[in-house]
Amino acid sequence: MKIRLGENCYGKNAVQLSKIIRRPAYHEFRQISVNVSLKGDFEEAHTLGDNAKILPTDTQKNTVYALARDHFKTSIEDFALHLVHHFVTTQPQVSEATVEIAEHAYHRLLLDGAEHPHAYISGGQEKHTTLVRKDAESISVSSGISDLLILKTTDSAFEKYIKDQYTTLKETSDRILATKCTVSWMYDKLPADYSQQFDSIRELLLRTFAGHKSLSVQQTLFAMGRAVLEAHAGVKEISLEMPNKHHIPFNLEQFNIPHENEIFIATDEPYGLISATVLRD
Ligand SMILES: O=c1[nH]c(=O)c2[nH]c(=O)[nH]c2[nH]1
Repeated sequence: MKIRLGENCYGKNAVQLSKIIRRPAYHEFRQISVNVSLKGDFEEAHTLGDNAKILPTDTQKNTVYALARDHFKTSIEDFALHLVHHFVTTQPQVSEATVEIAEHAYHRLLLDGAEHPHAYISGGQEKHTTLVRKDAESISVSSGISDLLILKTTDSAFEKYIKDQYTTLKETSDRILATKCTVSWMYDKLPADYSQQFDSIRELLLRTFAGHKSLSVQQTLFAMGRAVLEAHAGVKEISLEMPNKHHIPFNLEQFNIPHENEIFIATDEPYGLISATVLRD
């Protein structure tokens, strides 16, 4: 029997890096988590235990910190581009490098109507993400958002679905729509300013979510994806994952308390998980 090595890759995950950029008037604080993954000629490392072509994952981690001083100054996309270029060009055995970065949102504290020069508040769980992949011929960049917790208190319905012998769900023309969105979009044409693209796409996603008269999470997801593709010619496709964070009306009638769709139980699990990719035809 012939046994062979299939697809393989290796790298360092969850490299936690914080940076202070000391500007004359204020400090900029950035906090990121970086994953590095390399593909290439690692056959003998697996089959013979020969590490001659192995750049240790510890060195990969150190490289992230070392290059951050001069090359993490603007967007996470620009830093990831620099890192993949470094690994592919300095390591001949590496045929493809992938760098994923997630940036935690921190905002300068707003005190007495002004931003504090060096005190910050967390923007919650939301993260700006990127995945950059490079091989000898090509480079691909996708950007996104994870853990974007959004909710609306009306303009969301769910009606006229299949009913069979197991259906108990009541139709509703007015429910809470809450989700913790994960979004990623792939650039066709690499933009000059990734941060500006990110801010503009994030705003459009939120604006569409807020303004949409939703007949289902599926329909709202598609509307959000379509809005981004219509407004951003440089985006090739966009994928969204929208868990339905159910808020179930609490039955106050059992206590003879009059109510008008005001009191709910937020349930974490089980939850509906709606996901799709929206792309140009
Ligand atoms: O927007 C929704 N889509 C569904 O597919 C679904 N299924 C369900 O039970 N509630 C909902 N809501």
